[in-house]
Amino acid sequence: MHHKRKAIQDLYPDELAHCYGCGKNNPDGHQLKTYLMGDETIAHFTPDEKFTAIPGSVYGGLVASLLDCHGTGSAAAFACLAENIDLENVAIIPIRCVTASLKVDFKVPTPMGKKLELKGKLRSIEGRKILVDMTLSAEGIVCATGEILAIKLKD
Ligand SMILES: CCCCCCCCCC(=O)SCCNC(=O)CCNC(=O)[C@H](O)C(C)(C)COP(=O)(O)OP(=O)(O)OC[C@H]1O[C@@H](n2cnc3c(N)ncnc32)[C@H](O)[C@@H]1OP(=O)(O)O
Repeated sequence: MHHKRKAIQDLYPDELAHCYGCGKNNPDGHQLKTYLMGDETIAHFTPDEKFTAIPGSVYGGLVASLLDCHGTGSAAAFACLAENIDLENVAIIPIRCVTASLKVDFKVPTPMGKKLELKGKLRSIEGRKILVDMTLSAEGIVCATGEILAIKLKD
């Protein structure tokens, strides 16, 4: 495949891998997978027809869900990068984040049946607060942008 490294979500410990959006241990969930590529993150997802809003376009709640999980995964990855934790050499990611706030701007309808690409870029890390800017595009067209405030969990 295009990534030799593991997805961020596949580095969550088994007991925290049931998230509906991205847990590898949730067979009914979306199992979104976020990869760190240099200083940005990337994920791909092709929605099933059942996630239709207006026919031909994807339900906004799914768009938000994908941005949510890509955002928390990205935040954890960026926090590791900032702390010089090499994700290629860990079995379990030592930093985990949950969403405190998520803003989604829907720019154009997200087309059904296309492979969607999510990208994330770190804006800032301040204490336990990590801000990540995201885009969700189809065939190179940005359909939605997202901004997440993720909070590092305490042990
Ligand atoms: C765990 C492994 C991965 C699991 C799967 C991935 C998750 C997938 C994405 C999700 O759907 S997560 C589920 C949805 N999110 C939640 O249910 C979180 C619910 N909220 C909480 O549990 C707490 O509010 C939270 C842990 C986020 C923060 O509580 P804390 O008591 O740890 O921290 P605190 O309230 O002191 O907030 C820390 C900082 O964040 C700031 N903050 C918190 N919520 C905010 C908010 N909504 N807007 C702006 N700032 C906020 C807060 O002001 C503070 O800033 P300062 O440090 O500068 O004082």
